[in-house]
Amino acid sequence: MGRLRTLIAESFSLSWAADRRAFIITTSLQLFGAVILAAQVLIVKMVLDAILDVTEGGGDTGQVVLPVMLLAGVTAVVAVSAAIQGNQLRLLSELVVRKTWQRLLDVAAAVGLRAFESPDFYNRLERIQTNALSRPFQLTQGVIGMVGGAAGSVGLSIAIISLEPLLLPLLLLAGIPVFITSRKESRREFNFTVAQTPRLRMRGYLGMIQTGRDEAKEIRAYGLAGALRERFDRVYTHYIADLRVHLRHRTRLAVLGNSVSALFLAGTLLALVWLVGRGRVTLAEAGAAIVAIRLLSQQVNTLFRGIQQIFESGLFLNDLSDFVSLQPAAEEAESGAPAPDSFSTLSAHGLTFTYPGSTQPVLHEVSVEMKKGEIVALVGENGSGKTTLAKLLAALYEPTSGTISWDGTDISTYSRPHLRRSIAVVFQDFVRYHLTARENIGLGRPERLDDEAAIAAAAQRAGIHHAIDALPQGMDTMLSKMFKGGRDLSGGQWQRIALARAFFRDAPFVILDEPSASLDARAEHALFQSLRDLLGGRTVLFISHRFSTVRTADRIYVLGDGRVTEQGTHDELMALDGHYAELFRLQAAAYLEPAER
Ligand SMILES: Nc1ncnc2c1ncn2[C@@H]1O[C@H](COP(=O)(O)OP(=O)(O)OP(=O)(O)O)[C@@H](O)[C@H]1O
Repeated sequence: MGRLRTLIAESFSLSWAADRRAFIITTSLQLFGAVILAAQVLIVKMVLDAILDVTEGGGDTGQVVLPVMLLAGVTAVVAVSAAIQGNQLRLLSELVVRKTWQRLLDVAAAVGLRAFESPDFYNRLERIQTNALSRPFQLTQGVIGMVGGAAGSVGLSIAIISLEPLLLPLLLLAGIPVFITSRKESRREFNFTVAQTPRLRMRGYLGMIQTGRDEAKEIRAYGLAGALRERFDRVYTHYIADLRVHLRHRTRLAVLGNSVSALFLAGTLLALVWLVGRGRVTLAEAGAAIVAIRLLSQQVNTLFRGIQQIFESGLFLNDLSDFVSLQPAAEEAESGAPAPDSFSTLSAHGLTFTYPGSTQPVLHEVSVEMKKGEIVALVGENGSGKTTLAKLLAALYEPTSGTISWDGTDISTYSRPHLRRSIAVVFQDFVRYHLTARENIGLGRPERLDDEAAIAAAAQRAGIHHAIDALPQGMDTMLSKMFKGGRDLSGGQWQRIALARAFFRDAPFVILDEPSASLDARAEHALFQSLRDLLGGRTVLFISHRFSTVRTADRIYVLGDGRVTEQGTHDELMALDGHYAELFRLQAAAYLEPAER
């Protein structure tokens, strides 16, 4: 009962928060419908009394007309109110769905990147997402049904007491078995959903890659459709098998509960016949009582269904409230003093970092320093920790130990969202937004999305302006074939869009993770030749595997197995004749004829 109380309170507050007006209207209509039901029973008794008076006492037929008209009127009112209430309920449910999504998106935006490393987080997010369209509907209907069912049951109980008090306890007994079994059903539903979530996530993923545009070419090139389809079917088959077992249990419980309740109801009706036989109840009262019992069983059903719907939404509500409760902690973890707009010196000292869920650190005691306006390069073999270090310097992860300071102040004391305003990052796997070219660049600084001149200037600096001009609607062209009139770009053009986004961000600290991986040789050369002009005065950290681009950097850090193994300018590192020099010569040699080496 304690849990039910909590769930009901949460359901009410969610519906109330979604839209007070719609909630009040829907609940009032439901209460109105309930009161009218009790009136209907008493009018039925009036009709029966009048009819019996005519047939037995030879009264005037006209006296039946008024009660019959009243009954017809009330029936019409019930129908109209139910129709209005149904529409209002639909609206309210949709508003609750929207509220749920708002909460979900607020939390997803607030949690740190760390959360996205956790399968638990994904499972919960997935459960909320997949349920977010159906459960709020169910929950709202549950709340309203429960209010209406309870009010209707009370109204009809009073009507029944006024007809014959003895009938009520018998009817209440009839409700108990259904109540018990429906609670058991809900608990089963709850456990089933929890157990199936990982499998449903895999099913969703397999379905998504078989229908995704990005995956379509590789799936065809490798002929993967059959293999992936087979995996999808296998996951589905297991799910359906478990669902069958689950539904069998649920059906068994429902049959049991309803059968026992029906037996109790039969007993009540027999008792009524007995009371009529003993002359304690008149025929009109008995007729009205039968109508009341019928209506009451409907109302009790509505009440229990409402409670069951709330119970079944319990897991969803639990997940939602747990999920929502992550937000304050996440915001607290990223809060701090207002960050400065820039730095003269950034120094990272003794950074060690272990990814959540891993046991081995991927960075060990890494120290780097950057001065305002410097261009610093990070090089190293695949998996040596370059991107991880960049993510730490971009304040996306907290180091496990060690500190990153801006002019001597540890950045963990600053508000991280505030700090990130001064950082622009182009990730290796940057996002290709299915939006217009203008938005793809403008999202670099969303609050200035309508600054068309600055967006055009950023496009020019990234060398993508000609390609955009050639699009059918220029900057307003959707960069996605998923939308009508949309166009796609080449890999290098997309990379320039990502660069333009970073330029538009206009931040003093710029991190470029392999910014030229998809650029052609001329574009790459031009980018690095003009990097200082393009990003004049800004501090740039860039990661690259192309040593021709790295040599222009003011300082180069070489990472190996998560450690800084060498550092210095290109000339210093060549003179050192270590790992860097070896990798540099290896790459240079590949371009030269054997005779030139
Ligand atoms: N999210 C993650 N969770 C756990 N381990 C990770 C995660 N991301 C990367 N790693 C591991 O951390 C190590 C460093 O990865 P990182 O991406 O920083 O390397 P990198 O030097 O940028 O490599 P590349 O040149 O291939 O881009 C790798 O061993 C990788 O497997």
